Amino acid sequence: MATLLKLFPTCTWTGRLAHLSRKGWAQSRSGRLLPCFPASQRCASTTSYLTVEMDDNTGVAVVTMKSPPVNSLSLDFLTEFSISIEKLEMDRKCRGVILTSGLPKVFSAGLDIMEMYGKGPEHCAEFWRAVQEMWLKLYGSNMITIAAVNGSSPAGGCLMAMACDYRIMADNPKYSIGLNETLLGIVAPFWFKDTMMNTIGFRATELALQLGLLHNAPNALRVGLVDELVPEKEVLSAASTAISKWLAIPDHARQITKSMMRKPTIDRLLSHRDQDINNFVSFITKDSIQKSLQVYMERLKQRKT
Ligand SMILES: CCCCC/C=C\C/C=C\CCC/C=C/C(=O)SCCNC(=O)CCNC(=O)[C@H](O)C(C)(C)COP(=O)(O)OP(=O)(O)OC[C@H]1O[C@@H](n2cnc3c(N)ncnc32)[C@H](O)[C@@H]1OP(=O)(O)O
Repeated sequence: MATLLKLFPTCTWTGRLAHLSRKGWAQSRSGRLLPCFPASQRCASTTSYLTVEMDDNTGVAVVTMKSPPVNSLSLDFLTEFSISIEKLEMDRKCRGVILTSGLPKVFSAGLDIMEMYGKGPEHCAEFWRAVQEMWLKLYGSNMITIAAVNGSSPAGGCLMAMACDYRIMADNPKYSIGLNETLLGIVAPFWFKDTMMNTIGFRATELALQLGLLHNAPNALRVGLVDELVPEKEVLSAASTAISKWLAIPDHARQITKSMMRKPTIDRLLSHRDQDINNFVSFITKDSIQKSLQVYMERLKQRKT
């Protein structure tokens, strides 16, 4: 019991912990010992920015992002996110993840601009490694990943959604999704571009990236950036329905196929990872780029007044 609490310090189990015995342990794919519960039990764990609710009956975990006001991807958020995905990956009961937002109107506002503004090279490098790690974990996941996009999802938020296997978006024309980096005076890195090209094709990506297009929900469906639009209240239930179709496919066949499709893109970043960090740091710390970020943040804040 003590070991269990060490492994999952913030975990609230709805099952009866006292009944765990040595035979209640199972070995994960990586050989780690993990607790194994009877089929009817659910587990919810909450960290600073995420809630992870695992349903042992279905093997599906719902990961809900909750970092007010807009789920921007700070260094701390990204670190927590990658650890949570890694934990689920190692839990052999977990076959699928639904990623959603617990905030109104926003799935994720993308990278936290304040992590890139006025920061020194060391911080920028650490931040960028965390961004890479989030993408590597999600894009390379063996699990089925469904994005339940229940709000706007610009830039890094769009990357997160594109890294999933399937995207369901709330049918609200006020919500938008896309890689809008050029509007901030910055450039989407090659692996953001590759992820989008793998999702919507070369020409649509070329247009979207140069113009920094943020597609509203109907346009996002039209270009294939999302796979389904559903009424806002039904985003999560539609994601559950969609994932059951994916769960019916034998895991090994689906996983090998997924890897075949995604490995070349992942390997490209892995083999240039340090160079990509250096590029980011020298680009983002330029005075002209810092000025662009400042102007963009000021405009964001002015929209309110
Ligand atoms: C050869 C050279 C190649 C070099 C290439 C190498 C490297 C590449 C270099 C750089 C790559 C960087 C890639 C960057 C990716 C990103 O993700 S950048 C982030 C882009 N995000 C956005 O543009 C979204 C901006 N936000 C919004 O549009 C809206 O906030 C919204 C998400 C639609 C939500 O709108 P609303 O509900 O109305 O909320 P508010 O606008 O009022 O926002 C509330 C507060 O949150 C602050 N905020 C919003 N977004 C961010 C953010 N991304 N980061 C930090 N803070 C954010 C906003 O300012 C408000 O703050 P206050 O309440 O006013 O304090």
